[in-house]
Amino acid sequence: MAIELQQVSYSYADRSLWKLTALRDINLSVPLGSMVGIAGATGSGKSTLLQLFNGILKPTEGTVKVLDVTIQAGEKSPKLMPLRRRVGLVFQFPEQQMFEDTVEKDLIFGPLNFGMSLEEAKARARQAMLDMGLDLALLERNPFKLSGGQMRKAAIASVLAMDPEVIVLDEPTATLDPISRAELIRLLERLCREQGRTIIVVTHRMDELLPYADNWLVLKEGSTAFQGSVKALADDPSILEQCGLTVPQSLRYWRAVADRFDLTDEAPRLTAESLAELIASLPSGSGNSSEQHEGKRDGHE
Ligand SMILES: Nc1ncnc2c1ncn2[C@@H]1O[C@H](COP(=O)(O)OP(=O)(O)OP(=O)(O)O)[C@@H](O)[C@H]1O
Repeated sequence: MAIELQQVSYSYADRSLWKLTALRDINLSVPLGSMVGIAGATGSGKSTLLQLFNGILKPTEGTVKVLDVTIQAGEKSPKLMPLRRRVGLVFQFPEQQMFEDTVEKDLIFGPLNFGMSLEEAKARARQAMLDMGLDLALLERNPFKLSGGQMRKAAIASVLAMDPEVIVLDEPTATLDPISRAELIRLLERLCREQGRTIIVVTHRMDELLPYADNWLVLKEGSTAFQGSVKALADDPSILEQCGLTVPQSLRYWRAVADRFDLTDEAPRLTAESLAELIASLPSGSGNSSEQHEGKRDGHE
């Protein structure tokens, strides 16, 4: 497993007796090399959870196991610095993690900090740029003079340059236009499927990640409201409404078609294209008769 949480709770506290429990009794297993989406209404605990994944926050109760490092509430923590290299965290606002006057300096900062030679660090920086589909000429540019999409990709590249096994991203597509959003999600999918990295994405836009995520965690007021596969979510999307979220269009369409034609198979890749193909393959008519059901199977398989 890349990440395992057992009975994890987290409370924010200040010097007074004031305490706010942001996460309560979370159990979570994220397999190595998988892509996981985390959703939940505002204030449900998503960002708090992400910070537990690389030891920025430590659980107030329970156990967080990340790769081979165990962080237990109330116990002295193991050395967490190496974990910060292995689990890369991409913040919601890329400007929070770019601070040098050239993109290259930003990208080599982490690798140099973790003891790599300048030559190695520069090679890592170039590879990370290429992995994020960025032109190498941008290495010389000031990160704050890049476009929003380029800056966000550069921020991800700065994490990627450390060659992390797990990448955790807080709303990576916020503020991007629809084409850049789709492109970025596909780049993340490549990091997962082609490079075997574990990718965890917090998103308010479930629609764009649904075709790619293996599993979902949905939080409600700091507790787990749903955890499981897209198929399980597609079987009962109403749970999202109960959490104050909008059911993504693609799930609505899939549910409508599945109910009408008694489809019990795995939902197809939930993109507009695959849903359109599926609908085109179904027999015309009102559906739900055994004849039409047979017809669908012949056409679809
Ligand atoms: N540093 C902090 N100190 C005290 N309380 C905090 C702190 N950060 C978050 N909280 C509280 O913890 C709860 C969960 O916040 P969190 O930021 O994890 O939610 P979120 O799901 O990421 O929200 P959003 O979608 O708005 O980013 C909220 O009630 C929030 O007010």
